[in-house]
Amino acid sequence: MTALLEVRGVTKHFRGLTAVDDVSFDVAEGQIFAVIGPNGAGKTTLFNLIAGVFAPDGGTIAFAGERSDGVAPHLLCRRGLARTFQIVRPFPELTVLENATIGAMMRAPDVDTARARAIEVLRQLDLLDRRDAKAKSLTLPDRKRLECARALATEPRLLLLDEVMAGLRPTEVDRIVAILKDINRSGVTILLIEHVMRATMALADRIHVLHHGATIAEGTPDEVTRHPKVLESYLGAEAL
Ligand SMILES: Nc1ncnc2c1ncn2[C@@H]1O[C@H](COP(=O)(O)OP(=O)(O)OP(=O)(O)O)[C@@H](O)[C@H]1O
Repeated sequence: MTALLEVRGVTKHFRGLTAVDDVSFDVAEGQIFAVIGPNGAGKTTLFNLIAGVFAPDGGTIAFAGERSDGVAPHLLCRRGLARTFQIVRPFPELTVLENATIGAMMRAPDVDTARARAIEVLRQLDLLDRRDAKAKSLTLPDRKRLECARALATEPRLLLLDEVMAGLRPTEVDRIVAILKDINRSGVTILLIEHVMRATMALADRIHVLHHGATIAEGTPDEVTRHPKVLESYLGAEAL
């Protein structure tokens, strides 16, 4: 069976620096797959390569069986690949519902259908009671969930999440973990880039570990946390 996302030997250089170095992995349909690594490991660059922000210098990426590297983000979104942004950026002057409706407009045939879809995802993200609040008035945890709602409103097959737990308190992390599990159960495959190890362990079926742009391990959360290279170069025994 082909994977929903196939990353093959992907490399990206910035001048003299190799930010992503010959990285390969498969994300199967229905999985929650995480990419982790310390600061500067190349996670965001890899994410941007998958989301179509940059084209790789080497290697290929395929989404749903079709080449997707170098394809513009809005076209990938139409094909069913949606992303969040590490720096949360909803339209500040618009309401929560308007922001989510704009996401839904990517797929929906008309505004009424888009609004209905937006209400559905706001309920899923536990944001319906904030529907009339301006995005700029939201707290960070609410803004992070709005960012997920906007991506989810496009009805993706694959949801790419860029550090959605960053800066959140443990109780808020637990809340978003439960929500993401629900979203996954409803049939959405999830690829997340994360720093917050505890959340990643609780969520991911498989974890891919980067260090200095290259792969050092891949496996189940259990396998990865016991991997000698991961212990040595990234986590440190106390982080487990
Ligand atoms: N646009 C760019 N131009 C030049 N160098 C870049 C650019 N983007 C990233 N880099 C460099 O590439 C390397 C990988 O960066 P990247 O942001 O992908 O890592 P990361 O794992 O996401 O880090 P963090 O956890 O801090 O977000 C770093 O050394 C970074 O300085």
